Amino acid sequence: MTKRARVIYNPTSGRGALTGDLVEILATYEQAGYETSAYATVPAPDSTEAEARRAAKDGFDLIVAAGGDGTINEVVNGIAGLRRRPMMAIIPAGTTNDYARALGIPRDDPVGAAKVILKNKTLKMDIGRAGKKYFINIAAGGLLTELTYDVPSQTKSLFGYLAYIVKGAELLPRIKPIEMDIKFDGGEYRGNASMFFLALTNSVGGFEQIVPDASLDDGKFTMIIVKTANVVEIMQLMTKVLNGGRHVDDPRIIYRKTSTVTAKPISNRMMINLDGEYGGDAPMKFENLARHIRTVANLDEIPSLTAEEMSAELQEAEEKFLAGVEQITEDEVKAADHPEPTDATVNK
Ligand SMILES: Nc1ncnc2c1ncn2[C@@H]1O[C@H](COP(=O)(O)OP(=O)(O)OP(=O)(O)O)[C@@H](O)[C@H]1O
Repeated sequence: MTKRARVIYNPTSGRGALTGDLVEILATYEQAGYETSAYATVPAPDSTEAEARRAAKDGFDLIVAAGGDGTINEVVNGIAGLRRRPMMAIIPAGTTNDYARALGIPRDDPVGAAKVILKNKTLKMDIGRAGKKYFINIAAGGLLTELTYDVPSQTKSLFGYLAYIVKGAELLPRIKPIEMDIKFDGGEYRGNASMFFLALTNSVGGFEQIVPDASLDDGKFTMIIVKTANVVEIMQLMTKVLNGGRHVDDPRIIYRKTSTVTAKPISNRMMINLDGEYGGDAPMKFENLARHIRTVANLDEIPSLTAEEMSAELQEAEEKFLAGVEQITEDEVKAADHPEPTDATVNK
């Protein structure tokens, strides 16, 4: 029987970049042996997720998530809970495209990204589960992450968070730590922390040194708990990160590989951020679903940096970071001062 592919694309991602390439994208999957059809996403909440689930249940062999990281996250949420999960491919068209970057997929060439299917290489990717939701790149909690819900999407990446904190720190001197209890494989941290995050890929906010040794299919999260809430210290940690990931040994953070995590606030409320969006309140349990979804990957291009590339990467990251700080306006910082999440922000 002929294999079938469903291209689920967001016609608004990347200023509509995908629509013009659609004919060529469909032809590429036909060339790879798939009878191919397309579905344009709509803004209704959960509709992308519903279409991915429907297509999977209908027996489609391949689901192509074409859009920003938000669209990819929604497609994963549609299929991750099913027993029979189709293969997935990614065509990036967003602003950060962290996931595509981690998979070595071209980020500024939708047709080139589709053509990766012709190489016939796949990777079984780890997926994170947080309560009833799934995430593909990062889960985070703590006051620093809460600052981001009302800010523009380019500041939602981890890089954005950090730029935001620094900018925010000029205006909001009171970034308070939360007392939290974090249980992980073989250990527990109970105490004050400004933020924790669990990374599945090594591409967080377009910067690969934050979690230098994350692997896509080892069944483990890279967990970082930032204990300090002191902005000067966070800046120092940032500098260490920018100098090649030496923060791993810093006493102000805990850095572990773990397959499960339970995060609980002791006193305050703790909102959880999943792939850059509000994902519910802690207490929350996080599980790494090892090698859960077979994904088309550009295995030859999966980033593994030489010293020279790393140095260029660091420079680019630093520029991006500084530009991020400059772009954020005072109003944005004020608007995001401890926001209450609403349906509008949740589904943004
Ligand atoms: N047809 C549509 N018109 C308007 N918005 C849409 C449409 N389809 C999906 N959306 C919305 O687009 C958002 C997902 O955007 P996505 O992540 O794909 O792209 P992006 O925002 O350009 O990328 P990035 O998150 O990297 O900036 C969802 O909030 C979804 O509701």
